[in-house]
Amino acid sequence: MWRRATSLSSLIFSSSRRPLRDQQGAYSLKAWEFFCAEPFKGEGCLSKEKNLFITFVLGGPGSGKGTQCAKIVENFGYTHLSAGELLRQEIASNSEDGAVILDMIKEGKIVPSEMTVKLLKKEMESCDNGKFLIDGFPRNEENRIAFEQIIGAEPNSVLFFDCPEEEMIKRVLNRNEGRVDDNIDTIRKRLKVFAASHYPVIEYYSKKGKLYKIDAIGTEDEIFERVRPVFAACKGAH
Ligand SMILES: Nc1ncnc2c1ncn2[C@@H]1O[C@H](COP(=O)(O)OP(=O)(O)OP(=O)(O)O)[C@@H](O)[C@H]1O
Ligand SMILES: O=c1ccn([C@@H]2O[C@H](COP(=O)(O)O)[C@@H](O)[C@H]2O)c(=O)[nH]1
Ligand SMILES: [Mg+2]
Repeated sequence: MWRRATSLSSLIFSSSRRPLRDQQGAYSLKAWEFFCAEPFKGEGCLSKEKNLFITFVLGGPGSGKGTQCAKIVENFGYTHLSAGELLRQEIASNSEDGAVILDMIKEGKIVPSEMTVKLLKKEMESCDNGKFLIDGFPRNEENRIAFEQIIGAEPNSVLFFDCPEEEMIKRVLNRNEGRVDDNIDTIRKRLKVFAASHYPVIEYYSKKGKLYKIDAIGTEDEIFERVRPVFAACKGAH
């Protein structure tokens, strides 16, 4: 099941921003329960130590994940963790892992899950905020399972930025941030890896009713207006 972000605008809030039961009550309550679901709390896991509220932000290279995450942070007080950015910082630290990661990023390959999850966990543990936007992760089923096992939590919601390949290529080639993987050869490899690995993850969260598919064509502001209802629905819930 694909959730359409705009359908959340039908939620009705009281002054405390809790949805009211009305003729749309069944739908409203379902959305509310989904947003406010207690995180899984296993023994010794991060979610036992703090109340986590996690959104995975997915989409192909250049689909606009980072751009929209910045707007979500500004408007809804999340902490943005870009998995790719954490990997690039690890490369810059000249660690042993960094050398392996650089080789993989140049080839557009997916870095072993334990390396990425280790970096995410470290950031999540050191952050007072429990509300995280995890950008560009999980990229495949192995990533997803590793996160759930190591962090001991599932995302509360998943955004998927749906963008045609030609638009993603155009955006990445115009990005001009000096990334080693922003060249046409690596972009083609990244797109192939994305096409081959993302679907099972999307499908998994879709079946759980956690997926919000966002049309990623339009101006940055137009796209944010499609994203906003997903977060506005649970503002004040935590
Ligand atoms: N709606 C938009 N229209 C045109 N350009 C955009 C739009 N959104 C973002 N961009 C630009 O496209 C480029 C890629 O955007 P962004 O870095 O947010 O994508 P991303 O999904 O994080 O990519 P990656 O997975 O490669 O990190 C950036 O230069 C950004 O400024
Ligand atoms: O979870 C992840 C995230 C990223 N990678 C690698 O990094 C590059 C760049 O990622 P962006 O999300 O575009 O910043 C990506 O192509 C992968 O090589 C990863 O392996 N795992
Ligand atoms: Mg990005």
